[in-house]
Amino acid sequence: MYNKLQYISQGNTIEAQLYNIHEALDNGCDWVQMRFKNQTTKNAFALAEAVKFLCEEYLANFIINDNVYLAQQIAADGVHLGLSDTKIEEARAILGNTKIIGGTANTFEDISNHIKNGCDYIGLGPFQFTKTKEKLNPILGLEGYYEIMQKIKSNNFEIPIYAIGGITLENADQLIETGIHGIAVSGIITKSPEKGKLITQLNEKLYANVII
Ligand SMILES: Cc1ncc(COP(=O)(O)OP(=O)(O)O)c(N)n1
Ligand SMILES: Cc1ncsc1CCOP(=O)(O)O
Ligand SMILES: [Mg+2]
Repeated sequence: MYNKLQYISQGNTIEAQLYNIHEALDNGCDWVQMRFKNQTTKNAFALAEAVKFLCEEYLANFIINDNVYLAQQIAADGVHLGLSDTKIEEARAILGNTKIIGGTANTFEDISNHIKNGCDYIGLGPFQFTKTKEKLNPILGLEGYYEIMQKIKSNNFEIPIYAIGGITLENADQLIETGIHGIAVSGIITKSPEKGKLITQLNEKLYANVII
């Protein structure tokens, strides 16, 4: 089972990214997506290498946003690809069957296509407005999640769905009730002054109904 809480990194410099990722790991995150936009190949590689080392130390999963070749080059655990990024089939051909490939979805049709193309998990959103990402897809809101989760159930689709976009400790419960597998968050963890407490509370909510 994939971990239920994915931290998406923030920071405009290698140092800021490393600080934020280290803090997230130190406070209990066990899945990191390195999201470092508009960078030189050299910078992205340098950060990825350092994050891989950190994630190994903390026994955390490490995936890379957008860049399949970087994920391959540093042997990351996988990649997250959006609707305008490298196609899932192409990424699978490059990375092979053992790596995690996540895909963004905004509609049920996106999810259906991703499943056909061999995606491992879905980042479904955005739930609500967020400053973390520019050019957001249409906002789904709680109703959008219920509608899409219902279609997933009636089609017997089995793929972990992660809610994303503007998720907080306060709205996480409502989202979990829609039947999602987990959440992918950036801002709340990056900005929290009490990261350990927040991550514990998020995990308590996410794993409340899991029987070990
Ligand atoms: C878990 C997860 N879900 C969705 C996204 C968004 O990916 P994308 O649409 O490619 O946007 P960018 O993150 O690349 O700006 C994600 N990163 N992670
Ligand atoms: C990468 C991404 N894709 C859709 S919303 C989003 C940003 C999520 O960040 P936050 O948790 O700060 O809203
Ligand atoms: Mg992308």
